[in-house]
Amino acid sequence: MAPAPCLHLQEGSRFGYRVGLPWNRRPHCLVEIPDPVQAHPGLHLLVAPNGSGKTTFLRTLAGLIPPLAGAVTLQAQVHYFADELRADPEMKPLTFFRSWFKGDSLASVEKLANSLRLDLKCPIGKLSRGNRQKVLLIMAEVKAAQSSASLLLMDEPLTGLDAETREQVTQLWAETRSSTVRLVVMHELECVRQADSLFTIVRGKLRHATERTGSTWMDTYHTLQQS
Ligand SMILES: Nc1ncnc2c1ncn2[C@@H]1O[C@H](COP(=O)(O)OP(=O)(O)OP(=O)(O)O)[C@@H](O)[C@H]1O
Repeated sequence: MAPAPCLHLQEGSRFGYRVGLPWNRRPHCLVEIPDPVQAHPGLHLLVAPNGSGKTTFLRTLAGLIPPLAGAVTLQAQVHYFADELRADPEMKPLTFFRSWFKGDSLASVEKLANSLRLDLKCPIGKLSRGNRQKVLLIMAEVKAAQSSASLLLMDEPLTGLDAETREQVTQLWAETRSSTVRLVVMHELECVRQADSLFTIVRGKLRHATERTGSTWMDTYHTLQQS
């Protein structure tokens, strides 16, 4: 059996970007890791103010940007989902999914699309923002289910979704908590009832709470931000 997926961040790691001309690149740190971090299968939320470095953090975990210092160790198959679907606007979601999946996986796509009320035959360019987001969400779920050790990195996946769909999606995440490490950037915590931890960025440092400090994760977020 494959080992359970896990994300490990080394203490002292620094995430950000480099500025300047190629022969004089200077690091600009956005997120520093003051304590070692481990994330195991479950739903992990990343909530922090605009511009604090969430996307940069996620892209570094995905291997798209090198860390400025330290290391990211992933014992998992990593899938990164940006905040917007980038695909040919003429293409239908069904064609898009057929290029990725077949057999049982394609059947799962159709089942999920049906339950989320996504028209698989409407060209992507004609779908509303929320419906385009459903394409990404379905992609993420079916990809994660294909491996027993998946790490899903999702950047604001609930943006544009109506209240009912948000409920459905967060319920689905709760049901798959035991098999997938899911790190989700979001701003609206009201729809999340069950989560395993919350990450935030306070004055350029990553903070991680594995227990709620109040009755909701929003309370925990405010506590961390004020610490
Ligand atoms: N390669 C780069 N060169 C210059 N600036 C950058 C680069 N990458 C990120 N930044 C800046 O770093 C800051 C943090 O960006 P990032 O997108 O990671 O924040 P965020 O927390 O995801 O923001 P939001 O909540 O608004 O999506 C922004 O001001 C952004 O413009």
